[in-house]
This record gives sequence, C-alpha cells and structure tokens, in this order.
Amino acid sequence: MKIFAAEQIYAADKTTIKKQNITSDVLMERAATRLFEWLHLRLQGNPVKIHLFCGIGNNGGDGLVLARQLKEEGYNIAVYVVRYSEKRSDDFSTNLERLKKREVTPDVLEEGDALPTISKDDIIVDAIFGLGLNRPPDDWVVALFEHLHRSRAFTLSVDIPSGLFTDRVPSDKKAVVKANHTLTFQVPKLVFFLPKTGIFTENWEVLDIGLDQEFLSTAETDYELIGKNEVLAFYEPRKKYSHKGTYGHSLIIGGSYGKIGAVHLAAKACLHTGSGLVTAYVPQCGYTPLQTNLPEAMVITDAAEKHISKIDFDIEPTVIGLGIGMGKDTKTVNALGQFLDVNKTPLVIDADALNILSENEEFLDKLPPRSVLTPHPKELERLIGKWDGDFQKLEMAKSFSQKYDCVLVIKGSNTLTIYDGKGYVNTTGNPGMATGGTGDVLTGMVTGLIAQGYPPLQAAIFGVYMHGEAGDTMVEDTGYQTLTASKLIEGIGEAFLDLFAVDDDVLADEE
Ligand SMILES: NC(=O)C1=CN([C@@H]2O[C@H](COP(=O)(O)OP(=O)(O)OC[C@H]3O[C@@H](n4cnc5c(N)ncnc54)[C@H](O)[C@@H]3O)[C@@H](O)[C@H]2O)[C@@H](O)CC1
Ligand SMILES: Nc1ncnc2c1ncn2[C@@H]1O[C@H](COP(=O)(O)OP(=O)(O)O)[C@@H](O)[C@H]1O
Ligand SMILES: [K+]
Repeated sequence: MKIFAAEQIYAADKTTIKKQNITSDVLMERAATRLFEWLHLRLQGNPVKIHLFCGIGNNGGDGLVLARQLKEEGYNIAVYVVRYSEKRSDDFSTNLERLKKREVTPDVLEEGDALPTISKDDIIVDAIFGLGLNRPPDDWVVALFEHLHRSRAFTLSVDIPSGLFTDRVPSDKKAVVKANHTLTFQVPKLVFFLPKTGIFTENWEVLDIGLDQEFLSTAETDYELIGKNEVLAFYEPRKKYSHKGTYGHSLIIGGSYGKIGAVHLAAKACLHTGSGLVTAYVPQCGYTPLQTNLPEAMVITDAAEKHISKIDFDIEPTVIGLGIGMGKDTKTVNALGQFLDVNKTPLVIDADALNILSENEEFLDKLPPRSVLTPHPKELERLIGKWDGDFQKLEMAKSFSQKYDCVLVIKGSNTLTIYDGKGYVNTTGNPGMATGGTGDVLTGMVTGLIAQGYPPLQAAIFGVYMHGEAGDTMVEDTGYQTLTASKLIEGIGEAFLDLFAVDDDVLADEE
C-alpha cells in the first residue's frame, strides 16, 4: 500500500472532487460518515459521554459532521470548538451552522477558558488539527492536550493525532494528542511508523472515503507499506524438478569466542528460509558446537581458535551473510578488508561487520553493488552519522544508500528498507522480538532468499516481512516475554504457510 505525503492527499482530494463532480462539503460528509459508522458499530447506542473537540479547519469540520450524525442517532455528546485561530474553513462554517440548526451549540474554548470535566469512562474525539498543522500549537492548546491526556478517557483521533506534523518530529512531546486509536482517511501516514512519531498512536485504521482510484494507483510515492499482498508478488514457488543446487549455497561468516550462537541462529534461519546449501565459516571454537547442533550445515574453520583472522574458503557461494558475532579484533578487521578487496559475491552485512565498515569508511567503496546492510538504530548512527529527528534520518539513509548503492534495512518496530530513494515500511513483528539474536535470524533469512535467486531489494523486503510474521505467529504461543530467537526460527515455516492461507472471514463470506 502506498504511503502518500500530505500534499499528495490534498491533490487526491481535489482530483476526486473534480472527477466525481462533488463539492468538498460532500467529501467531508462522506469522510465523517465513515467515522460515524465506525463508532456506531462499536457503541450500538451506548449512552457513554462523547466529547468532540473540533478545530476550525477541515479536521474540525469532520468533527462537527460526526457530532451532528451522533446527535441524530441519540448519542450523549458534548461539542467544543477549539478556537486557536480567527480563520475558519468554509466547510467548517457550513457544518457549524448545520449543527446549530439541530440545537447543538458547541462551547467555544479560547485561551484562559476553564476546561471541561472529562471522566475516564468517557470518550474523546480529537478533531482539533489535521494535516493542515503548520506550526506548533499555542501553549494554551498544549495545556488542553495535557488535560485530555490526564483524563485517561479513550481518545479517538480523526485522521492524525492533533499536533503531529506529517513531515517532522514535534520538538515538544506534550504538544501532541496521545491517541488510543486513529481513524485516518484513505491512506496511512508515514508518521504512524517512525519511532519518534508512531508513539502518539500505536493503533490506527484506514477509512476508505472513496478518493479517486486512478489518482491513487498512478501516483508515485516515496514510501510504501509492506503487507502480505505486497510480498506475495515476490514469492517464487519451489519447482518440482529442482534440487538443492537450484536454491543456492549460502555462506555465513561470523562468530568469535562466546558468540558462536549468532552464527548458529543465522545458519539455521537461512536453512529454514529455503537455501539449498548452507556453510558456516567460523573460528575453530565454533566447529564442534555447530557440527553437533546443526547437522544440516557444513562448517569451514578459520586458522585461528577464537576469532576470524583470514577469510579464506574454497567453495563458490551464491551469497554471503557476514558479520554476526564476529567481533572487531584487529586481525578480523584486516581479514575483512582483504576479503572485500577480492570478493565479488553478493553480501548481506550485519552487526560487527557494519561497525567495522563504520570505522573503516574506505571499506564501503569495496562493497559489491546492491549489498544488503541490516543495521539496528545504533549501528545505523555509526554508519551514517547522528541525525536530528526521524525525517532527517531517512534523508541521510537514502543518500547513504545511493552513494554506496546498497540496500539499507533499518531495523526497529517498523523496519524500513531503503533503496533507490524509496522506503518500504514493514508491518509485521512485535515487541517480543526485542531480544538478543533476532537480528541474526534476519541476516540468515535475507541471505537464504538471495541464495534462491531473489534480487537483493526483494529479498530484504520479503525477509523482513517473513521475519516479523514468524514472530507474530510464535508470540501467540509464547507471549512477548518468552519469545526467543530460536523460537522465531521455528515460526518461519508458519510464515510461509500463512502467505497462502485463506482468511477465515473470506471463507465465511463464501459459505
Ligand atoms: N482526503 C482527506 O483526507 C480528507 C480530509 N479532510 C480533513 O481535512 C483535514 C485537513 O484540513 P485543513 O487543511 O483545513 O487542516 P486542519 O484542519 O488541520 O486546520 C488547520 C488550520 O489551522 C491553521 N493552523 C495550522 N497550524 C496551526 C497552529 N499551530 N495554530 C493555529 N492555527 C494553525 C491552518 O492554517 C489551517 O487553517 C484532514 O486532516 C481531514 O481531517 C476531510 O474533511 C475530507 C477529506
Ligand atoms: N518492538 C519491536 N517490534 C517489532 N520488531 C522488533 C521490535 N524490537 C526488535 N524487533 C526486531 O528484532 C530484530 C532485532 O535485531 P538486532 O537489534 O540486530 O538484535 P540482535 O543483534 O540481538 O540479533 C530486528 O529485526 C527488529 O526489527
Ligand atoms: K486530529
């Protein structure tokens, strides 16, 4: 699913209004009707008090239409106009008049006014600011946001939590409404997925308001949301007359004394993702544990006992996964530099190999084109430097990826893969995966996909999706705290099966 920038959404509105020959007022009515239907379905006439806080722009207009529809259905509402500006949008004004005709006169809130009492069992609808926010809200509006937050009432934001910009991180966390849920129009917004802005609405849902499909499908966007539909397009079925040679040979290079487990996890994940053959290249201390515990993998050992001192092998791997548990011993750093001088095999680079690249920038020029780099945020900072906010981080990551022609997988709650100026936002995964070794599993999975012939970008996007899906499957049995990297590997099979599972509700519809 595409993620549109705010100006593209405004353009989609305009096109829709023109092509469907409707007024903006009709579009607002349609949007707010979707909000009403959502609430009505859940509340079924429940007399709970609903406080609707409406700004003076079109977001506020949506709130006023919703108030009118709730009133007509007999809901217990209180409506407030948050008058943060003298200006009013036309559709706001039209709908204020319509509401007044239904004998609902909103309380106008201005600076210095007493704030309404809200009980924690009430519902707040936040329609104060929408996509039009262009500067931080005034102090008294921030005080209102804090008042809403203190009430602990369920807060439903319209389109976007008020105070959240679409293109930058707010400098003051208090200046954003903390939504329990956001109902966003037509398309998800990028800020829902970034670590410093996603925290304002952990739950969100898209409401289809019938914007012009042609516009939506032809517009180019900088970001895309990756779900099952998107990755299914990449999936390559296993062929009947194939053999292990068909699916490539992965070489996993890494490990040091005390960190052989990382290689074990990556090699095992690689096998579970379908690599035809997997060999691990480890220091000698890794030989026995790997041969004992992972019989499917072959093992080549370095001359040194405890760390990699020279990367030297006589096989011809299809792809190499590099860096997990490898450490940064001087000999290892030299070995990596010498290896990169001669290597032509596609690479997936993680962990200590990334840190070595950060400290030896000249190594970056030696990477084969479209190498996949999988940093967590700290490793990313070492690679690309410090950033000021998520948006600058993304721009810096795009430049880095372009400069070195690499696929950059920025791991996190919503892992973001960057290549060729575009970002792919993953939707699977859960906080149970915030545990040691899960990154090693991802390295193994992406390596295993490249081994089978997936191009690096697709392997990265698909691998990240499947990794998160494996986590989501396993967490149902383990709970968040007990999910481990080994368990995650057990979930990879389920993640593949789930790609082709028919949803229960689809089956129910057919019955
Ligand atoms: N396609 C869609 O997504 C649709 C969107 N609609 C609604 O329209 C909204 C956008 O409406 P608007 O463009 O009117 O934007 P807002 O409703 O966010 O209004 C912002 C208004 O406040 C002013 N302003 C911005 N920041 C301010 C600040 N800090 N202090 C004081 N004033 C400030 C702006 O100049 C503007 O007049 C969307 O978020 C959505 O709720 C719907 O009405 C119809 C369809
Ligand atoms: N809160 C979370 N939600 C979803 N995925 C997460 C979360 N925390 C971590 N992950 C995923 O777990 C993995 C952790 O990788 P990493 O930090 O490299 O761990 P390690 O080095 O211990 O293997 C990444 O793929 C990341 O996206
Ligand atoms: K809002």
